[in-house]
Amino acid sequence: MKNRKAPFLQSVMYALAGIITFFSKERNGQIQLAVSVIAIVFAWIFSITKTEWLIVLILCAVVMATEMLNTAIEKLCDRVTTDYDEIIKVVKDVSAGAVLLVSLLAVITGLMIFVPYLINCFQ
Ligand SMILES: Nc1ncnc2c1ncn2[C@@H]1O[C@H](COP(=O)(O)OP(=O)(O)OP(=O)(O)O)[C@@H](O)[C@H]1O
Repeated sequence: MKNRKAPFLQSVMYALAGIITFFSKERNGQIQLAVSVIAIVFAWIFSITKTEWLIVLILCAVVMATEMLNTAIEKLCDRVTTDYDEIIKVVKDVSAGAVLLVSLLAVITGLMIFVPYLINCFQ
């Protein structure tokens, strides 16, 4: 088998190409990027604390990274077969479940951080 090991910088370029492909071609990626940008704008407007910034940024990255992995897994599954397959169903469902789990965590945490600032705004 041909050795395809890339040097470190080359590997970083491949990874960057993956990020660009995800955000330019995948609708879910574009939606999550837009939601993350909105969260960051609100975080800046409300001058949230350093700890809250860390939580917001980590959750944005975790949600997007999980969706990227889910997209990669879906594409690989579709390359294996597009016919109905019980294992493919489990793989895709578990992968989508991971996205749902971190997304729910992000929504709940986001509400816990931003709602008090919003309430303060209207008082
Ligand atoms: N080849 C297959 N065999 C069995 N079940 C499948 C197969 N392809 C898809 N499914 C089922 O359909 C669901 C949706 O699959 P799909 O690939 O359309 O993902 P999606 O979450 O809708 O993707 P997208 O990111 O495009 O919105 C899967 O979670 C799985 O339950």
